[in-house]
Amino acid sequence: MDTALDLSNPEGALDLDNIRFQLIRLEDTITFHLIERVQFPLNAAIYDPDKLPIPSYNLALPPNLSLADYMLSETERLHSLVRRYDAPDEHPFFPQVLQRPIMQPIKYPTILHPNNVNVNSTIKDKYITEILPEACRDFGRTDRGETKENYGSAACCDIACLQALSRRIHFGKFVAESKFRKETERFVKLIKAVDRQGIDEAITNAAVEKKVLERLRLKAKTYGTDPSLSAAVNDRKEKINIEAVVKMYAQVVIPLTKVVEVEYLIQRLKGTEWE
Ligand SMILES: C=C(O[C@@H]1C=C(C(=O)O)C=C[C@H]1O)C(=O)O
Repeated sequence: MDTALDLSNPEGALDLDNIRFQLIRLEDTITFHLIERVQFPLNAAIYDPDKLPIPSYNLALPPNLSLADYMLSETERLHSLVRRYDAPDEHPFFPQVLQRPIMQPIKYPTILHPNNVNVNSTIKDKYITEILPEACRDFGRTDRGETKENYGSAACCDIACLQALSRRIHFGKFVAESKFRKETERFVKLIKAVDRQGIDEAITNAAVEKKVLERLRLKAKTYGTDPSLSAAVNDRKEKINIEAVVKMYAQVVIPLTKVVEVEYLIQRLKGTEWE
Protein backbone atom coordinates (compact mmCIF):
# COMPACT_ATOMS: atom_id res chain seq x y z
CA MET A 1 0.00 0.00 0.00
CA ASP A 2 1.35 3.51 -0.63
CA THR A 3 1.79 5.62 2.43
CA ALA A 4 0.60 9.21 2.80
CA LEU A 5 3.75 10.12 4.74
CA ASP A 6 6.56 10.95 2.27
CA LEU A 7 9.03 8.35 3.50
CA SER A 8 11.42 8.86 0.57
CA ASN A 9 12.84 11.92 2.37
CA PRO A 10 13.77 11.01 5.98
CA GLU A 11 14.37 14.66 6.98
CA GLY A 12 10.84 15.60 5.86
CA ALA A 13 9.27 12.53 7.43
CA LEU A 14 10.79 13.52 10.80
CA ASP A 15 9.89 17.20 10.58
CA LEU A 16 7.43 17.64 13.49
CA ASP A 17 5.27 20.10 11.53
CA ASN A 18 4.96 17.58 8.68
CA ILE A 19 4.01 14.81 11.10
CA ARG A 20 1.47 17.05 12.84
CA PHE A 21 0.02 17.86 9.41
CA GLN A 22 -0.49 14.13 8.86
CA LEU A 23 -2.12 13.81 12.31
CA ILE A 24 -4.51 16.66 11.44
CA ARG A 25 -5.28 15.01 8.10
CA LEU A 26 -6.14 11.77 9.92
CA GLU A 27 -8.67 13.64 12.10
CA ASP A 28 -10.80 14.03 8.95
CA THR A 29 -10.35 10.39 7.96
CA ILE A 30 -11.26 9.07 11.41
CA THR A 31 -14.27 11.40 11.83
CA PHE A 32 -15.74 10.54 8.44
CA HIS A 33 -15.24 6.79 8.97
CA LEU A 34 -16.99 7.07 12.34
CA ILE A 35 -19.87 9.01 10.75
CA GLU A 36 -20.26 6.13 8.27
CA ARG A 37 -20.22 3.53 11.10
CA VAL A 38 -22.82 5.20 13.29
CA GLN A 39 -25.41 4.97 10.52
CA PHE A 40 -25.87 1.52 12.05
CA PRO A 41 -26.64 0.59 15.64
CA LEU A 42 -23.94 -0.91 17.84
CA ASN A 43 -24.96 -4.43 16.66
CA ALA A 44 -22.92 -5.88 19.55
CA ALA A 45 -23.33 -9.44 18.19
CA ILE A 46 -20.67 -8.81 15.54
CA TYR A 47 -18.00 -8.47 18.26
CA ASP A 48 -19.05 -11.61 20.18
CA PRO A 49 -17.84 -15.01 18.82
CA ASP A 50 -20.25 -16.78 21.20
CA LYS A 51 -23.28 -14.91 19.89
CA LEU A 52 -22.27 -15.07 16.20
CA PRO A 53 -19.39 -17.61 15.72
CA ILE A 54 -17.57 -17.48 12.34
CA PRO A 55 -15.31 -20.50 11.59
CA SER A 56 -11.84 -19.09 10.82
CA TYR A 57 -10.19 -22.05 9.01
CA ASN A 58 -6.88 -20.32 9.73
CA LEU A 59 -4.71 -22.43 12.02
CA ALA A 60 -3.00 -19.26 13.26
CA LEU A 61 -6.35 -18.09 14.72
CA PRO A 62 -8.91 -19.55 17.15
CA PRO A 63 -11.43 -21.94 15.47
CA ASN A 64 -14.29 -19.46 15.86
CA LEU A 65 -13.96 -15.71 15.49
CA SER A 66 -16.35 -12.82 15.90
CA LEU A 67 -17.62 -11.49 12.56
CA ALA A 68 -15.61 -8.29 13.14
CA ASP A 69 -12.36 -10.22 13.80
CA TYR A 70 -12.99 -12.54 10.86
CA MET A 71 -13.45 -9.63 8.43
CA LEU A 72 -10.54 -7.62 9.87
CA SER A 73 -8.12 -10.58 9.79
CA GLU A 74 -9.15 -11.55 6.24
CA THR A 75 -8.73 -7.91 5.13
CA GLU A 76 -5.23 -7.79 6.63
CA ARG A 77 -4.31 -11.10 4.97
CA LEU A 78 -5.34 -9.66 1.58
CA HIS A 79 -3.68 -6.28 2.16
CA SER A 80 -0.41 -7.97 3.21
CA LEU A 81 -0.24 -9.53 -0.28
CA VAL A 82 0.11 -5.99 -1.68
CA ARG A 83 2.78 -5.15 0.96
CA ARG A 84 0.66 -2.84 3.13
CA TYR A 85 2.54 -3.95 6.26
CA ASP A 86 5.99 -3.36 4.77
CA ALA A 87 5.29 0.37 5.35
CA PRO A 88 6.71 1.61 8.68
CA ASP A 89 3.50 3.55 9.41
CA GLU A 90 1.24 0.48 9.09
CA HIS A 91 0.66 -2.04 11.93
CA PRO A 92 -1.45 -5.23 11.71
CA PHE A 93 -4.10 -6.27 14.26
CA PHE A 94 -3.47 -9.91 13.30
CA PRO A 95 0.28 -10.24 12.50
CA GLN A 96 -0.13 -14.03 12.51
CA VAL A 97 -2.16 -13.99 9.26
CA LEU A 98 0.18 -11.84 7.13
CA GLN A 99 1.37 -13.34 3.80
CA ARG A 100 4.49 -12.79 1.69
CA PRO A 101 3.67 -9.94 -0.77
CA ILE A 102 2.95 -10.79 -4.44
CA MET A 103 4.56 -7.49 -5.49
CA GLN A 104 8.20 -6.42 -5.44
CA PRO A 105 9.20 -5.17 -1.96
CA ILE A 106 9.58 -1.38 -1.52
CA LYS A 107 12.95 -0.33 -0.08
CA TYR A 108 11.89 2.18 2.60
CA PRO A 109 14.72 4.33 4.02
CA THR A 110 15.41 3.47 7.66
CA ILE A 111 13.78 6.32 9.57
CA LEU A 112 12.63 4.67 12.81
CA HIS A 113 14.80 2.69 15.21
CA PRO A 114 13.99 -1.07 15.17
CA ASN A 115 11.11 -1.70 17.61
CA ASN A 116 8.19 -4.03 18.26
CA VAL A 117 5.68 -1.47 19.57
CA ASN A 118 2.15 -2.39 18.48
CA VAL A 119 -0.85 -1.27 20.61
CA ASN A 120 -3.55 -2.51 18.20
CA SER A 121 -5.08 -5.00 20.65
CA THR A 122 -5.70 -2.14 23.09
CA ILE A 123 -7.04 0.06 20.27
CA LYS A 124 -9.52 -2.65 19.21
CA ASP A 125 -10.61 -3.34 22.80
CA LYS A 126 -11.23 0.35 23.55
CA TYR A 127 -12.93 0.85 20.19
CA ILE A 128 -15.44 -1.94 20.94
CA THR A 129 -15.97 -1.29 24.66
CA GLU A 130 -15.70 2.53 24.87
CA ILE A 131 -15.67 4.41 21.54
CA LEU A 132 -18.47 2.61 19.65
CA PRO A 133 -21.03 2.36 22.49
CA GLU A 134 -20.63 6.12 23.09
CA ALA A 135 -20.68 7.05 19.37
CA CYS A 136 -23.63 4.74 18.55
CA ARG A 137 -25.62 5.83 21.59
CA ASP A 138 -28.76 7.31 20.14
CA PHE A 139 -28.86 11.02 20.70
CA GLY A 140 -32.47 12.11 20.88
CA ARG A 141 -33.75 9.54 18.35
CA THR A 142 -35.75 6.38 18.87
CA ASP A 143 -33.84 3.26 19.86
CA ARG A 144 -32.57 1.63 16.68
CA GLY A 145 -32.03 -1.80 18.27
CA GLU A 146 -30.04 -4.42 16.36
CA THR A 147 -30.19 -4.51 12.56
CA LYS A 148 -29.01 -8.00 11.52
CA GLU A 149 -29.07 -7.00 7.86
CA ASN A 150 -26.30 -4.48 8.54
CA TYR A 151 -23.87 -6.75 10.37
CA GLY A 152 -21.51 -6.96 7.38
CA SER A 153 -21.74 -3.23 6.54
CA ALA A 154 -21.09 -2.28 10.17
CA ALA A 155 -18.04 -4.58 10.29
CA CYS A 156 -16.71 -3.05 7.05
CA CYS A 157 -17.02 0.43 8.60
CA ASP A 158 -15.23 -0.86 11.71
CA ILE A 159 -12.25 -1.98 9.59
CA ALA A 160 -11.89 1.52 8.12
CA CYS A 161 -12.18 3.12 11.59
CA LEU A 162 -9.68 0.74 13.21
CA GLN A 163 -7.09 1.06 10.43
CA ALA A 164 -7.26 4.87 10.55
CA LEU A 165 -7.06 4.89 14.38
CA SER A 166 -4.07 2.52 14.25
CA ARG A 167 -2.19 4.72 11.77
CA ARG A 168 -2.89 7.87 13.79
CA ILE A 169 -1.80 6.33 17.09
CA HIS A 170 1.32 4.61 15.73
CA PHE A 171 2.43 7.88 14.13
CA GLY A 172 3.59 8.43 17.70
CA LYS A 173 6.78 6.60 16.63
CA PHE A 174 7.68 9.33 14.12
CA VAL A 175 6.85 12.03 16.68
CA ALA A 176 9.04 10.31 19.28
CA GLU A 177 11.97 9.86 16.87
CA SER A 178 11.71 13.53 15.88
CA LYS A 179 11.75 14.62 19.54
CA PHE A 180 14.60 12.22 20.35
CA ARG A 181 16.80 13.69 17.59
CA LYS A 182 16.02 17.23 18.81
CA GLU A 183 16.79 16.56 22.50
CA THR A 184 18.98 13.46 22.41
CA GLU A 185 20.86 14.01 25.67
CA ARG A 186 17.66 14.68 27.63
CA PHE A 187 15.97 11.53 26.35
CA VAL A 188 19.07 9.31 26.69
CA LYS A 189 19.14 10.14 30.41
CA LEU A 190 15.43 9.41 30.89
CA ILE A 191 15.58 6.19 28.84
CA LYS A 192 18.66 4.89 30.72
CA ALA A 193 16.75 5.48 33.98
CA VAL A 194 13.74 3.66 32.45
CA ASP A 195 11.79 6.71 33.67
CA ARG A 196 8.47 6.27 31.80
CA GLN A 197 6.81 9.08 33.74
CA GLY A 198 9.70 11.41 32.93
CA ILE A 199 9.60 10.44 29.25
CA ASP A 200 5.82 10.97 29.19
CA GLU A 201 6.25 14.47 30.65
CA ALA A 202 9.04 15.25 28.19
CA ILE A 203 6.99 14.26 25.11
CA THR A 204 3.79 15.94 26.32
CA ASN A 205 2.73 19.20 24.70
CA ALA A 206 -0.46 20.28 26.49
CA ALA A 207 -1.04 23.24 24.17
CA VAL A 208 -1.04 20.99 21.10
CA GLU A 209 -3.37 18.50 22.79
CA LYS A 210 -5.80 21.32 23.67
CA LYS A 211 -5.79 22.52 20.05
CA VAL A 212 -6.41 18.95 18.81
CA LEU A 213 -9.53 18.60 20.98
CA GLU A 214 -10.87 22.05 20.02
CA ARG A 215 -10.36 21.26 16.32
CA LEU A 216 -12.03 17.85 16.67
CA ARG A 217 -15.12 19.38 18.29
CA LEU A 218 -15.39 21.87 15.40
CA LYS A 219 -14.81 19.18 12.75
CA ALA A 220 -17.33 16.75 14.27
CA LYS A 221 -19.93 19.53 14.38
CA THR A 222 -19.18 20.68 10.82
CA TYR A 223 -18.84 17.25 9.18
CA GLY A 224 -21.91 16.04 11.04
CA THR A 225 -24.18 18.68 9.51
CA ASP A 226 -25.62 19.17 6.02
CA PRO A 227 -24.82 22.74 4.83
CA SER A 228 -27.96 22.78 2.72
CA LEU A 229 -30.20 22.35 5.80
CA SER A 230 -31.14 24.98 8.40
CA ALA A 231 -29.43 25.02 11.81
CA ALA A 232 -32.67 23.87 13.47
CA VAL A 233 -32.97 20.83 11.20
CA ASN A 234 -29.25 20.08 11.53
CA ASP A 235 -29.51 20.08 15.34
CA ARG A 236 -32.15 17.39 15.08
CA LYS A 237 -30.34 15.38 12.37
CA GLU A 238 -26.69 15.59 13.44
CA LYS A 239 -24.84 12.63 11.93
CA ILE A 240 -22.44 12.10 14.82
CA ASN A 241 -22.39 12.44 18.60
CA ILE A 242 -19.90 15.32 18.85
CA GLU A 243 -18.96 14.65 22.48
CA ALA A 244 -18.22 11.02 21.56
CA VAL A 245 -15.65 12.15 18.99
CA VAL A 246 -13.97 14.52 21.46
CA LYS A 247 -14.00 11.83 24.18
CA MET A 248 -12.51 9.31 21.73
CA TYR A 249 -9.51 11.58 21.24
CA ALA A 250 -9.22 12.73 24.85
CA GLN A 251 -9.56 9.28 26.43
CA VAL A 252 -8.15 6.93 23.77
CA VAL A 253 -6.34 8.44 20.77
CA ILE A 254 -4.07 10.96 22.52
CA PRO A 255 -3.23 8.75 25.56
CA LEU A 256 -2.41 5.76 23.32
CA THR A 257 -0.32 7.93 20.97
CA LYS A 258 1.72 8.92 24.02
CA VAL A 259 2.04 5.28 25.12
CA VAL A 260 3.46 4.53 21.66
CA GLU A 261 5.89 7.47 22.02
CA VAL A 262 7.06 6.33 25.46
CA GLU A 263 7.40 2.63 24.57
CA TYR A 264 9.19 3.47 21.29
CA LEU A 265 11.68 5.63 23.22
CA ILE A 266 12.20 2.93 25.87
CA GLN A 267 13.51 0.72 23.01
CA ARG A 268 15.40 3.56 21.29
CA LEU A 269 18.90 2.94 22.76
CA LYS A 270 18.99 -0.82 22.05
CA GLY A 271 22.05 -1.61 19.91
CA THR A 272 23.33 2.00 19.96
CA GLU A 273 26.43 3.53 21.56
CA TRP A 274 24.19 4.86 24.37
CA GLU A 275 23.06 1.39 25.48
C1 LIG B 1 1.77 13.89 18.89
C2 LIG B 1 2.48 14.66 19.75
O1 LIG B 1 2.83 14.22 21.01
C3 LIG B 1 1.87 14.25 22.08
C4 LIG B 1 0.58 13.69 21.65
C5 LIG B 1 -0.36 14.49 21.05
C6 LIG B 1 -1.56 13.89 20.35
O2 LIG B 1 -1.68 12.64 20.39
O3 LIG B 1 -2.33 14.65 19.73
C7 LIG B 1 -0.21 15.90 21.05
C8 LIG B 1 0.83 16.48 21.74
C9 LIG B 1 1.74 15.69 22.58
O4 LIG B 1 1.31 15.69 23.93
C10 LIG B 1 2.93 16.02 19.37
O5 LIG B 1 3.76 16.58 20.11
O6 LIG B 1 2.44 16.53 18.32
